[in-house]
Amino acid sequence: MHLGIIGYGNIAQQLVTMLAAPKGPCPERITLLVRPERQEGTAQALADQPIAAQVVTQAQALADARPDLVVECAGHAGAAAHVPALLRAGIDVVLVSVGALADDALHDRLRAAAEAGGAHLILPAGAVGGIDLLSALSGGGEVELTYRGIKPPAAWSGTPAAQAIDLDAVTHATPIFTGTAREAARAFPKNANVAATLALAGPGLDATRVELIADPAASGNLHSYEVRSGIANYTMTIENKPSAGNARTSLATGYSVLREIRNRMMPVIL
Ligand SMILES: NC(=O)C1=CN([C@@H]2O[C@H](COP(=O)(O)OP(=O)(O)OC[C@H]3O[C@@H](n4cnc5c(N)ncnc54)[C@H](O)[C@@H]3O)[C@@H](O)[C@H]2O)C=CC1
Ligand SMILES: O=C([O-])CC(=O)C(=O)O
Repeated sequence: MHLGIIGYGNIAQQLVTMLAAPKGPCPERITLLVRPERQEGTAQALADQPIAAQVVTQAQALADARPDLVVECAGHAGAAAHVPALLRAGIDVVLVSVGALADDALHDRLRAAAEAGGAHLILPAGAVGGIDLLSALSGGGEVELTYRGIKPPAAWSGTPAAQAIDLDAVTHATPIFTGTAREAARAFPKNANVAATLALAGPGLDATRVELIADPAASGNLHSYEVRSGIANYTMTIENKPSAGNARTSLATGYSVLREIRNRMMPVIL
């Protein structure tokens, strides 16, 4: 496999480290798309690992390199800037920044680009689980979904919560947002991708109720949700450990993307 990666932050670095480890199948080649000011530093960082790697700064250059699969790990703005061109070029893309789809215009643009290029936009489960069952239940009729995301106060820094309350002074679990999944994904682009993923697999971005909480007692990122449908009801709680490079991103996210990549390299998909 020739793998493309957009962005070289926390998730992308975790991915390259995991892919380069001796265990499990590994791409023969990686092409990374980074911001121009990061090109040299990224090339230097990649020199010490065993997978052949090149670094580009334009979506067209990544498309011209013809990777078999691209994973986007660059946040909402990076996804909007680069993913349409890759889909239009017929290249499948795993979109980690799923909450970017809360922008209807971008969602339409990505769908049209995928159709025009005959490519697929793949939405990984990311930091949450049970997307398979939720999506299956949605195919069978009406589904009700409520989601609650709990993170330590520091994980909400730089978000609207930091303007509304003093995060350093939070002493107990404090709600910082209630609303729809679409509102959450747009207001918290680095923290509510999970809400968007669940909503898209479930009743939709405007029909999914979301509560976000800052809790000083939280040791990691907790995602819990409740599903009610005519076929099955279930509740799920996932206690995620934070990733080393970005505490607001759960460690499991990189593993979910690794699964998407390796599933495309294996004869059996699971
Ligand atoms: N689906 C899920 O469950 C989850 C999704 N996410 C999404 O993944 C994104 C990435 O997460 P991390 O790696 O932890 O964040 P990070 O902030 O460590 O890395 C993002 C990287 O993207 C780069 N970047 C930004 N704009 C770019 C552009 N236009 N072109 C190229 N590179 C660009 C940045 O320089 C940075 O290195 C988050 O912003 C969030 O939207 C995060 C956690 C869970
Ligand atoms: O990584 C997580 O726990 C979830 C997250 O940040 C998101 O949903 O954007």
